[in-house]
Amino acid sequence: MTAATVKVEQVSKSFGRKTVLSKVDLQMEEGQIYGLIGPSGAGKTTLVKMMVGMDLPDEGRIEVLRTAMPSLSMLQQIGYMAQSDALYTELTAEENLKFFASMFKMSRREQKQRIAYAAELVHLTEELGKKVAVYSGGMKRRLSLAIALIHDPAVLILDEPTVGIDPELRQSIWKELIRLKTSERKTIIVTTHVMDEASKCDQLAMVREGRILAEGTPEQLRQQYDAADLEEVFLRAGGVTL
Ligand SMILES: Nc1ncnc2c1ncn2[C@@H]1O[C@H](COP(=O)(O)OP(=O)(O)OP(=O)(O)O)[C@@H](O)[C@H]1O
Repeated sequence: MTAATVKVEQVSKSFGRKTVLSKVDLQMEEGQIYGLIGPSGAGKTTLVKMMVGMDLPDEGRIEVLRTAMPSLSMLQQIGYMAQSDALYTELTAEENLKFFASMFKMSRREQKQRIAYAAELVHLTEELGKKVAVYSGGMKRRLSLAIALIHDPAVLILDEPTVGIDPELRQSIWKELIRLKTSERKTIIVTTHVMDEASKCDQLAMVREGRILAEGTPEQLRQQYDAADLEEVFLRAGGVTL
């Protein structure tokens, strides 16, 4: 039987007088990739931040691995890649990885192995000794992804993970995400504007104006919107008449 690893129940959130999320319900299971898609400002980042425990819902409840969020102990189980990179630019990439690894329970040997794995995954092995200050935007995104994976989390939450990453590497990252969900039963949640990536997700939730407009497999959404492809689903859900 599959277990729900992330449960969002009737979650609402406002900033000032602006309602950003309204009674959102979502359930995510292990071994699956979930895509949150929707126009800019729809509330995707706000939602994933609450899943990580970085922000609090005004109403409703979020559980990760049957634990109410926010929860310090759950941080060991969640890997989060934010939309903007939070890196120490005066340190080298390797020092950044070591720093973040040191926040988790890991032996020295394990730390070394995880750093090697994560750096290799994002093709940064040769660049580990460089200061992050000299990294390009894409390299910083790749390092942020490596950091999100450093502690081998059960739940991986990635906010627009491949922005600024070239197509070849994007493909190899997706290959690895698919391996992680299949062989290691990870729960992976991504927000994306890239429809080719959305089509690789097992389940999609279309977010617009703080509500979940539609949910299902990419094929189910395509049928529901009577659309030729996901690009069209996205436009129709965004209110564009085609
Ligand atoms: N801390 C905050 N204070 C005030 N308003 C905020 C705050 N964080 C987000 N918002 C507002 O909430 C709305 C939803 O933002 P959010 O970043 O969740 O959208 P998004 O779907 O992730 O957009 P994008 O695809 O552009 O990243 C926006 O109108 C944004 O301006």
